[in-house]
Amino acid sequence: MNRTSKLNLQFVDRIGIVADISRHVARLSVNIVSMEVQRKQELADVYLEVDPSRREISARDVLETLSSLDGLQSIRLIETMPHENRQNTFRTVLDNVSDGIVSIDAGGNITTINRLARTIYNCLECNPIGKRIDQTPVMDDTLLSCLEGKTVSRLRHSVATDKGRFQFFISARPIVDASGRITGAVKIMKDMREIEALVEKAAQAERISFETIVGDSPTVNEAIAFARKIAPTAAIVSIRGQSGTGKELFARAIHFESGRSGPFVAVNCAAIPDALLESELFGYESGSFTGASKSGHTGLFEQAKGGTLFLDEIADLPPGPQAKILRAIQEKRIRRIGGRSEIEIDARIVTATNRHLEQLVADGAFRQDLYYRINVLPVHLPPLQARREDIPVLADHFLFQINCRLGTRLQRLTRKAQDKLARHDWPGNVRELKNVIERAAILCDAADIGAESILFSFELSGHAPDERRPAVKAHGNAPLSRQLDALERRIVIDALNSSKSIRQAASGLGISHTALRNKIKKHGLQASPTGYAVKANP
Ligand SMILES: Nc1ncnc2c1ncn2[C@@H]1O[C@H](COP(=O)(O)OP(=O)(O)OP(=O)(O)O)[C@@H](O)[C@H]1O
Repeated sequence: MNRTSKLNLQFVDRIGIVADISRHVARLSVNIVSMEVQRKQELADVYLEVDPSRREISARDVLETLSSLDGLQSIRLIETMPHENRQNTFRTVLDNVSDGIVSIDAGGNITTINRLARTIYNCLECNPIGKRIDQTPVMDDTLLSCLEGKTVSRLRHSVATDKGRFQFFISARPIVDASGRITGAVKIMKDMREIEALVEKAAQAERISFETIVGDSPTVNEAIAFARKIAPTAAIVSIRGQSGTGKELFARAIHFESGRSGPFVAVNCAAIPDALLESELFGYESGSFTGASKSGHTGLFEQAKGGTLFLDEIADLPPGPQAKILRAIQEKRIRRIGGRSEIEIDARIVTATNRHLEQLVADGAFRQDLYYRINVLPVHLPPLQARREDIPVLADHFLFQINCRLGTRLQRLTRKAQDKLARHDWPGNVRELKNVIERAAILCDAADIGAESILFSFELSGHAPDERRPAVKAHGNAPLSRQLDALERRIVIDALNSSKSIRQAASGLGISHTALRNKIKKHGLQASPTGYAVKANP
């Protein structure tokens, strides 16, 4: 036998097992290379590696000698010792991290060097483990200086190798034992290219795919499956659903999955003043009207070249832009304001609306031909009320998101808080749920969020929930004007808290932006991180 033998012996745990094994092995004139004992409840697992010095002794001889030991339950030959398994795991982990790692002991001998560090120092073939660091290509003074207690942070360094120049940041520190004694030093090298790639990735806008969309309900899953199917085509998509149901989220996911390399350009048709709509959408040439920029302006259709143009709130377009958009869609060309030539457009159109398009067509407020053009592939997003099973998953998702964003500990909703969420009608849909959860996480410091931290906007304003119900009780002795004021205040607060902007809330209420601003002033409302509410002392 010219290589070590490894055995695993299992005993009923008792005192003196190691001494007994050592004695039996010594009788065979065999050296113990390593022995490891692991206690498992009533049992002792012993791992033994021996190196027989007498060649005629086989692994089986060792096994037979030890078989008579007191309390032995089982004995078998094994291929690897537990410490070898741990070392292999450790080496695999080290070799797969994206940083170069080198460590030395107190004598300056290399104890660890991972694959990336060996590549950097051009010693993939040689084995520098156990050698003095200053006698290997890994030589650098940083690690040796750490043996004197020095610490190095993000030092820029470069090494020329036959594979080119490696540039990296070095951090190094002493390894200290429990008594404070320096027993070695470790160095970590971060590849500059890796850092540059990370910076580039972090700088990119968040990519929203269908995986980003949360929901367990069959209706949402059907909408995702349908949108996923049509995403790679060039077809116009129309996303229909109440405000806050996730129309823009779907539009972004469709863009992402379409594989189009151009940008996602979103425009809220209800938010742009009518006078600016055409110049925003189609652009203008220099000096084409008073106040126009000298250098002209690239419209959103052009900006979305190679990407997606998301026309949000398309039903709110006035007739002029409706006609121009229809033409742009049909001819795939636009003309800038004041421009002589036509420009070819290459933007995939996704539209969205929370309005009843068919009714608007019947009322003559939306062009029928544009309706047919955009409504080829409608994606319907149901209101949250109609998919109540999504409420807990969405709530958990938003809670996790806000905890991560605020860097706070992970919280959870108590049963009573979940029940309160389940009972609400959610007129502002998923956006309202997101706001309620964020508000709760900001207001509640505890790990468990209780029902008292779940506050709907009507609770903040001190008024009853839903304008569809007779929420304001008629008081025979209160003047009608005061009762109407209270009702109006509640409706305004609800609209503001379930909309993205004042302009959107105004559009939902069917009043102008200025009229809504006046009402905010009249009722003494103010925005806060938890939503709109009456000012403490109006
Ligand atoms: N299924 C979902 N999973 C995760 N987040 C969602 C989901 N649906 C909506 N949200 C989130 O809710 C908020 C509102 O969604 P979004 O802006 O897409 O709604 P919308 O229908 O476009 O609203 P509006 O009509 O008012 O413009 C966003 O923060 C969005 O990320």
